[in-house]
Amino acid sequence: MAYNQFRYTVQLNMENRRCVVVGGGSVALRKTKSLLEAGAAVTVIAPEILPEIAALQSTFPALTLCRRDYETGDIRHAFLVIAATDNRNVNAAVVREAKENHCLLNVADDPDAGNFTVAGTYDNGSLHFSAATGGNPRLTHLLLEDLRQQYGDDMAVFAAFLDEQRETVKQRLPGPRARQEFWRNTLTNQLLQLVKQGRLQQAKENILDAVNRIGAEP
Ligand SMILES: C[C@@]1(CC(=O)O)C2=NC(=C\c3[nH]c(c(CCC(=O)O)c3CC(=O)O)Cc3[nH]c(c(CC(=O)O)c3CCC(=O)O)/C=C3\N/C(=C\2)[C@@H](CCC(=O)O)[C@]3(C)CC(=O)O)/[C@H]1CCC(=O)O
Ligand SMILES: NC(=O)c1ccc[n+]([C@@H]2O[C@H](COP(=O)([O-])OP(=O)(O)OC[C@H]3O[C@@H](n4cnc5c(N)ncnc54)[C@H](O)[C@@H]3O)[C@@H](O)[C@H]2O)c1
Repeated sequence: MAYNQFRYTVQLNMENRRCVVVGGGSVALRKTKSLLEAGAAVTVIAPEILPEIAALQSTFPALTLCRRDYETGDIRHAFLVIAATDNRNVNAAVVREAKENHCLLNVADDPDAGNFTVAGTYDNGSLHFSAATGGNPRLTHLLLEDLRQQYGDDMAVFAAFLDEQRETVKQRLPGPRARQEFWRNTLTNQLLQLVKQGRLQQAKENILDAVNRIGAEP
């Protein structure tokens, strides 16, 4: 079931946000895990909860399990809600309550019924990639694998190194225009290609040379 509407991509800070997942099956497992990894406090409500979900409690104390049917009022104080039961009527009731409470809402069996869908992600520390295909999770998975191969640990190390250099450049070049020009001239596609070819050290040295030349006579 592909989704139709245009999507606006954001990166939510989920630290300690209250989330409710209604349903305890394989979809609930996937979403609960990624929400917990993002720092959210998650309550899962379902009569049958997969043991893999319960097992997450040992790593994530912010996970609460309610082994019962969904009841109206369950999502009153939720920031984000996932409707993931195998019962359309229950999912529809969750949609109603989530909309009344202006929650962020994802619906497993009907992407257009909620107000967001979940993009696939690949995270390697300093870099976070997202991919969405309009509802083809297998293709999303393959695209992310491809990105993982292209942009591995070296690119993450390079990104962290650039963060440090950006601070130095900020101090040495106070104007935003000058900084923009500096980075456009210095951080080029050619450098990106060097990192991809395994020549991280060379790429770092090129940046350092340029940073050290700031303010020096031409
Ligand atoms: C990215 C990812 C995020 C996440 O869920 O956390 C995600 N699905 C993932 C995994 C995954 N999904 C499915 C399987 C079971 C195996 C399989 O069936 O293939 C697996 C497990 C696996 O692949 O390993 C089945 C599936 N998913 C949807 C349907 C409904 C349908 O298509 O009708 C069906 C049944 C298809 C069918 O019955 O044929 C629908 C959606 N799934 C989305 C996201 C949204 C679209 C995102 C986009 O635009 O690309 C959307 C629309 C709604 C949403 O959930 O927001 C996540 C990680 C991907 C990764 O990194 O590997
Ligand atoms: N498996 C997938 O990857 C996938 C992907 C997209 C959509 N879907 C659809 O999403 C839905 C959920 O899929 P699933 O594979 O996680 O299902 P599942 O059968 O593994 O789990 C369904 C869960 O819903 C719970 N549930 C049933 N009635 C409930 C109620 N009244 N209150 C609270 N919880 C209740 C059950 O206890 C169970 O935990 C299905 O409609 C499915 O067709 C599945």
